[in-house]
Amino acid sequence: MSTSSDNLPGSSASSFAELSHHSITFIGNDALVRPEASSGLTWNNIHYRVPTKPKGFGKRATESRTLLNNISGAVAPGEMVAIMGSSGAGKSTLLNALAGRLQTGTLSGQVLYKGVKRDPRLFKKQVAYVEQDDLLYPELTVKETIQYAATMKLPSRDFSAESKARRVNDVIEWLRLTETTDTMIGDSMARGVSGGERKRTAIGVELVTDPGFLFLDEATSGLDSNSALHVCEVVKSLCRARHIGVLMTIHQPSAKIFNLFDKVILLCKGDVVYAGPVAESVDYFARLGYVCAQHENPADFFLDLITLDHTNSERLAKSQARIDSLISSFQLKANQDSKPILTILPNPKEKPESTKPPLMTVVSAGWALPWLRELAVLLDRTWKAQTRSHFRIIAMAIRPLITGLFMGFTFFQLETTQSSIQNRVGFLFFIPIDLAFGVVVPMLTTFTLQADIMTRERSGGAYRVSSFYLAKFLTELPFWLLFNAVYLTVIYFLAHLQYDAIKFFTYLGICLMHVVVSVSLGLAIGSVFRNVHVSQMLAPLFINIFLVFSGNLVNFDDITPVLSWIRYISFITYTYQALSRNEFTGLHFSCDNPATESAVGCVLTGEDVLTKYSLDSFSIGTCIGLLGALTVAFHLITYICLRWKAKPRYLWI
Ligand SMILES: Nc1ncnc2c1ncn2[C@@H]1O[C@H](COP(=O)(O)OP(=O)(O)OP(=O)(O)O)[C@@H](O)[C@H]1O
Repeated sequence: MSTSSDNLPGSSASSFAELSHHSITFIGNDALVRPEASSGLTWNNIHYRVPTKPKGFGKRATESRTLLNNISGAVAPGEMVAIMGSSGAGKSTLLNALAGRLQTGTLSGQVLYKGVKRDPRLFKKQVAYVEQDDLLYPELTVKETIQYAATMKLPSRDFSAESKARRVNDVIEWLRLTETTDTMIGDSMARGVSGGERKRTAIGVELVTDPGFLFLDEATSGLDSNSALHVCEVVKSLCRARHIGVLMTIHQPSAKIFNLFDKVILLCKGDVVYAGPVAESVDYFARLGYVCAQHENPADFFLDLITLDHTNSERLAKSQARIDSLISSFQLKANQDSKPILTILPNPKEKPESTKPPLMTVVSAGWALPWLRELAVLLDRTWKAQTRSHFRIIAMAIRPLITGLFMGFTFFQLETTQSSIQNRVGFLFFIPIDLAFGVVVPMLTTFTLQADIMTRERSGGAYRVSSFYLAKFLTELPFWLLFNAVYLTVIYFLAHLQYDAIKFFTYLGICLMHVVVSVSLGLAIGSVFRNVHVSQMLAPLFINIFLVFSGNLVNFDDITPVLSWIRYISFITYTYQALSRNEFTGLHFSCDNPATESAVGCVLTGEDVLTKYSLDSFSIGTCIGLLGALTVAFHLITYICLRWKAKPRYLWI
């Protein structure tokens, strides 16, 4: 149940003051440990195995590799816990196992949130997961990015527009982003916010729902030491002030960052080497005979201890023996401790967190907005992103301009002689090919990024696939239609196709329908492959196949039946035939030498041209109908793939 608390003092300036206060109450030792591990996240005997790669082609995997070996622990609200270990230790695997984001392999054990088994649909709304790659719209500002997240994630039935706006301001203040609210996120083309600000914005997107728990995967990777420290300090402040449990994987933190954590889980090849308070970690290892020098960064010291030394076989064996003994020592300690590994008694001096004013949080598993409202918000966001992408718009405009001039002057003022027939056919064949390549390939760049953002947003239950998809389609279309309509008009008159209003508008209609199919094909290819490089490499292959089966390069009757069906899904065929029908019907051609007018081989009418080139199988109406049917088919493929890939089956315990 939600509680209405729009004006609670935990919001806006007061919450910032609280945060500032907390940000200076940094790590003491056990002073920061919360008693309520059971109200946070607890896990017992997490065991995860994946099948190993089969030896030999076509053989099934019969062996498996253990990536997590019976790991137990807990993170209480208001605690910040680090998962550390060398590369491949299993940090991300453990984080994903606890966040419910593993897809393959066998996972066993128990994970409880607030003391009970998690409901997958509710859990993803109760917690936040910040991925390593900050997938954000580069064209939006920091404030807009967080604003859209709030609009889409906070249910309109519980949150008024004002309370959503207040929440956005709160989050911006929590994350100390007030100075950069109106700065674009940016990308490699257009410089935007700094790496640290970008990461904090990515965290802000997840924090708008005021989640009870925060998972962070490599939150500091790629950041310089100052930005990394700032990000961790901000997260620490939030963790305290909002009483959020934080579990974070981290690579080689500086000593300052390391000391921000309440507890640390040190992993080596899926085994725990140490899990407990940061403040006790140095003493723990010292008791085992591994003394960290006073000025050495304990994080570096521990990582050296738990990393295999591959310099030579002797050192490898020695380091392996050391790690094995550290794992055994910790298991012994864990077995001796009757309490759960990470749960530590409360410090009575600590002010109880329950006095913190709660914000209204999202607790229902349903959609936050009705479908139409969701579509309107996504249309607005995608439209902003499209129209602000200046380089892209310029490129979208330049391509048809250059091709138009090139085409127009190559096929300049076509005549009605015999030799012009070939030129006219070539011209009409080139149009659908050029439109297909010109639309499908470039649109994959933005689509694959936006589809990845959709997957991230949907993993938090933000919106439906259908509204994302429709918004993308409807915002892509106007650009392609507009620029290509200009180009198609210019080449029509430069090439001197039939000067007849009906013929011109029919030509334009057919071509624009072809643009619609091409956009739909681009979406389908992008959603099947989802990777920008793979889809941009394969898109020309598909278009080329459609091109070969379009009827101009190979005689349909000679195609093997195994492949001949492809011609029915070749949209180039239908556009080419419809354009040819439209243009050639009613045209008369002269023989180059009037004396040979009756000679064999001299084609006198456009209808004869259609017959000669086998372009008379379908009427214009049929071609347009078939283009419409292919559009629907491509949309279906897109929708199914997006839905299927955006809703992966996660392992759940
Ligand atoms: N689905 C999988 N199938 C096979 N092996 C996997 C799978 N997922 C992870 N691994 C392997 O498990 C080990 C741990 O991976 P994980 O990503 O958790 O490491 P990590 O500690 O986060 O490393 P890094 O810091 O380099 O990201 C690695 O050796 C990785 O190759």
